[in-house]
Amino acid sequence: MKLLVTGGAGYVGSVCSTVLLERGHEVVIIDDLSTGNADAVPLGAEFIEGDVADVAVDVLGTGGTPRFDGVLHFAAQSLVGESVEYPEKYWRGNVVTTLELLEAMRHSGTRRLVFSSTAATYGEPEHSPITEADPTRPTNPYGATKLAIDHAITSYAVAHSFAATSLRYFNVAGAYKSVGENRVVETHLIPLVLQVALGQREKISMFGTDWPTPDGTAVRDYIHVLDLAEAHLLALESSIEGRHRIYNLGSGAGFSVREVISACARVTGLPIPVEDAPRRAGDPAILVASSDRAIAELGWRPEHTDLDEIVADAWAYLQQLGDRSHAARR
Ligand SMILES: NC(=O)c1ccc[n+]([C@@H]2O[C@H](COP(=O)([O-])OP(=O)(O)OC[C@H]3O[C@@H](n4cnc5c(N)ncnc54)[C@H](O)[C@@H]3O)[C@@H](O)[C@H]2O)c1
Ligand SMILES: O=c1ccn([C@@H]2O[C@H](COP(=O)(O)OP(=O)(O)O[C@H]3O[C@H](CO)[C@@H](O)[C@H](O)[C@H]3O)[C@@H](O)[C@H]2O)c(=O)[nH]1
Repeated sequence: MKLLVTGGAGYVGSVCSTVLLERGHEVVIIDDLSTGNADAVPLGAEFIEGDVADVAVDVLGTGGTPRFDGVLHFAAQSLVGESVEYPEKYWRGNVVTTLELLEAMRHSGTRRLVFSSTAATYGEPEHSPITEADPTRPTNPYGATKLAIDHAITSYAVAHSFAATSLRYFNVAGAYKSVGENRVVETHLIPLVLQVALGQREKISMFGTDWPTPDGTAVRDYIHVLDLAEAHLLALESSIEGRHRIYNLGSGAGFSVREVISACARVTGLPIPVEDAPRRAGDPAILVASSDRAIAELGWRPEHTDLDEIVADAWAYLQQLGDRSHAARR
């Protein structure tokens, strides 16, 4: 297939693009590099630097034969804490941008879409694990913008025969070959803890030690980025015109912030100093996925669900990145 990938210079988009290219697909990436890296664009992909809202119409074309078989829409602002402070950045960057993309797709006749939705659409769950039938009551603007986009996609599927899938990822982690999580400003737990192990940071702050969880720290479900990439391929291949399917994607087990820090210490064999810090605004206490629907309907089989394996892949990637920049300086 010939696929348009938005946000392909970011973490998840670059890993998914790498896997798509390996499976013989043609990949064109749009990315404005607001949080991504040009270095992360895989060899073999065509790269267009720009904001999706500005360039989607030109790239997709207007009518006639569609230029692409489908779109994978990863591009977004995606930090929970930042979205509480700067909601305007999220409503414009996520909702307005995606509405422009949906219109460009409609006018060009491109109807197959896989969208990066999120666990943050659910908010504080009533029970665990979370299923797709559970209430969606986001506790932060980021989750609210992703939920609004999910609603827009449903109506495009019904009215304009889109073949759409929203994948609600839980916490993505790990790396694949030479692609991984490497943002200029990092806020995600696992890469931050590993930066402490690397000596790039003094300590890790635990945001909240008084959550209603067994050890008082927040619990998340960490999914390996490679398992996530496989789900995208399955979603693309099985998409159905006129339907918007929604799937949770997680490993099905919850790990607390303390447990993640312990896993990082175990894998690296290095000490990781910690400090207690206040809760971060917008955070729910516990997010754990039921991925039964994706397993039953997509035939998805997550293979890398062991937390230590996920951390080990992220660690190998960060070390190799350090070696590469060291070599480049010589
Ligand atoms: N990482 C996670 O744990 C996680 C979990 C759930 C959902 N998601 C979703 O997955 C997607 C990818 O997340 P990520 O962790 O790779 O984030 P990321 O920040 O690493 O990647 C996002 C990419 O999109 C680009 N981008 C942003 N706005 C753009 C625009 N308007 N036009 C063009 N490019 C733009 C950025 O430059 C970046 O390269 C996001 O939609 C995010 O909401 C991520
Ligand atoms: O220095 C830190 C960083 C994070 N945390 C905590 O660690 C957990 C995980 O945080 P983080 O890695 O920032 O991920 P989330 O805020 O859970 O959000 C991620 O996972 C969501 C799905 O669950 C996605 O929607 C988001 O895009 C993605 O950033 C949270 O409880 C944080 O409060 C700390 O205690 N200290």
